[in-house]
Amino acid sequence: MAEFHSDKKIAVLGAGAVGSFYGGMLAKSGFDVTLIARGKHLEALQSKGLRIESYRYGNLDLQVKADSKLKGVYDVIIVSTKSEDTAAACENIGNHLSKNGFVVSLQNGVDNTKTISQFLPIEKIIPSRIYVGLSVTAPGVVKHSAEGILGFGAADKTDKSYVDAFERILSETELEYKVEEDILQAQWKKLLWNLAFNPLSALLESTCGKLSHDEEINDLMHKIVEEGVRAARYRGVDVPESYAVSVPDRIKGLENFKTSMLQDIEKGKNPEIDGIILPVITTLKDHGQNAPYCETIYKSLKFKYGKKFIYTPKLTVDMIVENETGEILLIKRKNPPHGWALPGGFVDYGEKTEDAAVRELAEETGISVSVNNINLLGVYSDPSRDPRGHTASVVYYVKANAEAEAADDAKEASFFVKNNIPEDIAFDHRKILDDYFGKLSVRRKT
Ligand SMILES: NC(=O)C1=CN([C@@H]2O[C@H](COP(=O)(O)OP(=O)(O)OC[C@H]3O[C@@H](n4cnc5c(N)ncnc54)[C@H](OP(=O)(O)O)[C@@H]3O)[C@@H](O)[C@H]2O)C=CC1
Ligand SMILES: CC(C)(CO)C(=O)C(=O)O
Repeated sequence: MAEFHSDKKIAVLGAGAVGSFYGGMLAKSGFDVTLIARGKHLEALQSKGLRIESYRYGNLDLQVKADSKLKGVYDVIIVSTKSEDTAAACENIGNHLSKNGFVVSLQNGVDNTKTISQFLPIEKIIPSRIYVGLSVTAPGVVKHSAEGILGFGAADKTDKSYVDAFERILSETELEYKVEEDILQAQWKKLLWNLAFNPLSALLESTCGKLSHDEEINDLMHKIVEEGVRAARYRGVDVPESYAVSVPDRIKGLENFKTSMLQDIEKGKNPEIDGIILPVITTLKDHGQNAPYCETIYKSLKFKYGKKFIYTPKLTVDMIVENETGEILLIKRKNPPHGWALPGGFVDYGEKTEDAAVRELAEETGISVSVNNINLLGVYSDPSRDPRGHTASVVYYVKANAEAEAADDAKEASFFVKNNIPEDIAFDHRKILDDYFGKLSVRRKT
């Protein structure tokens, strides 16, 4: 037992407030933890380490590993992004799990397990519900202001082996936890909290205390929760009436506390509005019903916060490589959507698109080109071009004669003659290639 933790490698994908806290507490107990973060928080973690200022555990200064992406293989990957970032963050997750590895979603919302299961068998994903109070108060610093027991359970009730493994890990830490018999019900119960308080607090720019003292607002919260309970029922989850009616009272006492949604809006960050309200609106709509309270608040938030609330497309790059005989380099994708594609991928935060294109080409095919030799073909931003969500790709082209060797997200890499490009091409890459060949023929004629 004593040596159990030393051989467990854990990564926390999306280490902000929640991920840094839980990752930090696991590292404090001796686990080999890497926090995957970005921006100034990542820089601070790498240069100064992680500081947890906890009302319960005191001030902890922890030297942690931190990186900008998953590298190598882990036994456990904890996902702690906001729900809207789950799909983009997790697309490679399957390549970074050991054979018996599993994923824990430490997130609010009720649909993250489904999102992650696009990339991984569902039995390898442990859903959770958390009531803790955490925020990143400065880069590298997390404030822990309220405890709650971390609840988790098996999405597929017939296989509890991964839940047992996670419980064993937590038993070696100071964290409080509970294995939930019915994790879906527990998640919906938490969603009802978030649904009652977060959107109204964001719309009305009010603290929890101010909301809880107003009778009209309390009445509104009951109506919002009622819509949530109806939606849960359509998803096969029964929330007891006694619990549902008690929800609006549950913020009493959190006087000056600002919900995470309000905090995000004040920081100019995209709040987790879709992840919290849409499951209710869309579930009821799918069953021919309306959710008038949730819809009104959703549309009002959209109107009020305008651009801040509109999630921007994810930025990607692609590279066309043509060799001296006029053949085009394609890679066979390891991850969905499967098929052949141009080498490319997501632009990292703080990276220029041209550097990202050169980096992705080298990572997936081993071919190195100079950024000075690449040319811009165009930007491809059709919202339906990528089945994973809206991406906008900046596409470059370059001449190169090197041998290609598949790596990273590519399982094969080959050059193809123009008339023999494979049929199963992912995304809009067929169109991109047609545009490229069209451009070449214009250039050759002139
Ligand atoms: N904070 C709390 O007390 C509680 C939070 N929760 C839930 O936990 C989840 C996480 O919340 P919280 O920690 O507060 O949110 P944060 O915004 O603090 O943390 C999420 C982090 O993920 C980062 N991120 C997103 N995508 C990527 C990526 N592809 N690679 C690397 N990093 C990425 C974000 O970076 P960036 O900032 O640059 O976007 C951010 O730092 C949410 O679902 C939330 O509702 C639940 C209960 C309590
Ligand atoms: C305020 C509270 C406790 C309930 O919605 C919360 O979980 C949040 O801020 O996200």
